[in-house]
Amino acid sequence: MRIGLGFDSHAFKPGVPLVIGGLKIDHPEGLAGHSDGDLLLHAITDALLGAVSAGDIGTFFPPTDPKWKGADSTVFLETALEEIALAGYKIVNIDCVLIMHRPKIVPIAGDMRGRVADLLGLDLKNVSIKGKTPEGLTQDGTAVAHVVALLESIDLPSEPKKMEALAEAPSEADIDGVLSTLVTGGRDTSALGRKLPTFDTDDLT
Ligand SMILES: C[C@@](CO)(OP(=O)(O)O)[C@H](O)COP(=O)(O)OP(=O)(O)OC[C@H]1O[C@@H](n2ccc(N)nc2=O)[C@H](O)[C@@H]1O
Repeated sequence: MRIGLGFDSHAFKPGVPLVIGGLKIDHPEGLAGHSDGDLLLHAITDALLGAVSAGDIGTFFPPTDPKWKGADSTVFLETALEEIALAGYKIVNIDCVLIMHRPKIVPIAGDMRGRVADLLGLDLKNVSIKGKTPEGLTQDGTAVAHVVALLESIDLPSEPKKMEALAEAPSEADIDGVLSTLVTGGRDTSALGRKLPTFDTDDLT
């Protein structure tokens, strides 16, 4: 198991669309940023990268790089999903807190959870999004997000089961079929951004 922590903040700005958790929200102001300003996806991205010690969103997508000007933040999330899959992990659950006066989160939390769950390939029950009023904090005009993500190892099929299939099917055509299944039909991590074969054919003698 691994745990990751993500944080982000952006200032509200009139005249730009508000996007939080990949969801467009009807609101008089959006969030200023080099990208689309989606602080929730940024904090989730950082929580995932942090969980596998892969750096942070700024090292992958520097705010000084014009390439990411106005970028859709789902791109950043996809990279983080690839990084955790490459490290051999998948998400168990995430818990998020959004701290801002407006908009209120409860009325839109259902849609937001659904969108984030889709982006992460998770069941809705494994995505929690809560709103918090910044009482006593002097952060009027700023939105803040905190996220924790729990990861677990991706289970690999056991070796004996794979070899049984070969022992029962000695013809060349059957062996080709088994190899094709093992290489192209490996464990499905597509929801995590990448599909990995179960073993390398170079290992065969
Ligand atoms: C998503 C993007 C897209 O370009 O921009 P925004 O839309 O938020 O503006 C960026 O990835 C958003 O990167 P983010 O990581 O939040 O930006 P910053 O906080 O300014 O950090 C930029 C880089 O500087 C490093 N950094 C930051 C502060 C600090 N005291 N020391 C550091 O070493 C961070 O580790 C990061 O690698």
